Amino acid sequence: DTGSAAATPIDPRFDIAYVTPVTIGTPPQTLQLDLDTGSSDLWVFSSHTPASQVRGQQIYSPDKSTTSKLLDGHTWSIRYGDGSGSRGNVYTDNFAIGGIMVETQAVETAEEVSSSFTTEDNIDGLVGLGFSTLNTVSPEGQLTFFDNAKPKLDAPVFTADLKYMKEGTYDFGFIDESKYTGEITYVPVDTDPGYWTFTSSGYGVGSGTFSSSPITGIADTGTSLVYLPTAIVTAYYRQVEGATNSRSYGGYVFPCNSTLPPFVFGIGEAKFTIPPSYMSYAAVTDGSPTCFGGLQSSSGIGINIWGDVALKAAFVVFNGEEPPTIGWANK
Ligand SMILES: O=C(NC1CCCCC1)N[C@H]1[C@H](O)[C@@H](N2CCCCC2)[C@@H]2OC[C@H]1O2
Repeated sequence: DTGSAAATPIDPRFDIAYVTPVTIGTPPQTLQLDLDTGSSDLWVFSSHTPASQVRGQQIYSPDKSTTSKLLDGHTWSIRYGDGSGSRGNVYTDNFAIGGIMVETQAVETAEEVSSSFTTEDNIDGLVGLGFSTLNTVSPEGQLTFFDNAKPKLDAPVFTADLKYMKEGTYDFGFIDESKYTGEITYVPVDTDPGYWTFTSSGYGVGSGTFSSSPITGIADTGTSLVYLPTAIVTAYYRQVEGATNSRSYGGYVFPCNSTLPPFVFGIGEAKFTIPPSYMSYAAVTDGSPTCFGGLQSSSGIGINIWGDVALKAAFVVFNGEEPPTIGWANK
């Protein structure tokens, strides 16, 4: 099998996250989910989510599906790096993305979600596409959609073609040569503890020299920004007039009319350029002349994160063969 599905930005002003239509159950219930390579739980707003925590999201009602089965005695609870989280119980049901159907997918129904999920009415839940070792279901961990779908796919891969303030695509089971230029550079993935962890070959700021130094981090479609070591981040913002590391805004900000250099990162011998427009992520509040940077420091996180600001500068292949690798191509 092969399949494709849209990745649509949830906000017209800046790329906070992307959602993809999925179907669950019989008859199919359609929800818009955030495909997240930085986690491995597939969870949804549901008929079990308190009405006070639902604000316009589509919900999955297992009782309206003739193919749903309660996974008796199983629960889940997850906390994300931004402090958001959710928890609940578990069903299995038919689940499809882009025509790729998995009959007994573990679908984790939310009995509680944190406020940032309630307020984000365009996200009906998440599809974790990290490695199944990260799945939080207890007492038995469940497989991700990708792990369940892999045997049916023409090739054990999925690709991300995320775009700046535009609809992109997730493809499953094939690599669409029309989506990229040049060659795909593959690098090894360390699956411990369960992220798509790889090592970049270095970075450059604008037309400055390229610094060849290994930067190990995770490819995370569920994170909006890029989080790298402080030395790299300060080298970047040194080139931005009026940039400052703001405690009140929680990161590097600068006047929106400042000229920003592009940010270059290496994958093997290949180079990828994040354009200035992606590096100016958003005004700190609507209409403010102060803008928040798409590159921030990872010093408070403990790992480096190549989020959407970097991913949308490339065509990315998540290769689930043994051993897994990750491929990057320009587009
Ligand atoms: O927490 C992270 N990343 C961290 C960011 C800070 C530095 C460490 C990594 N990603 C989450 C993201 O924020 C969530 N968010 C919900 C509200 C709408 C936008 C998306 C969504 O849920 C899980 C994942 O995606």
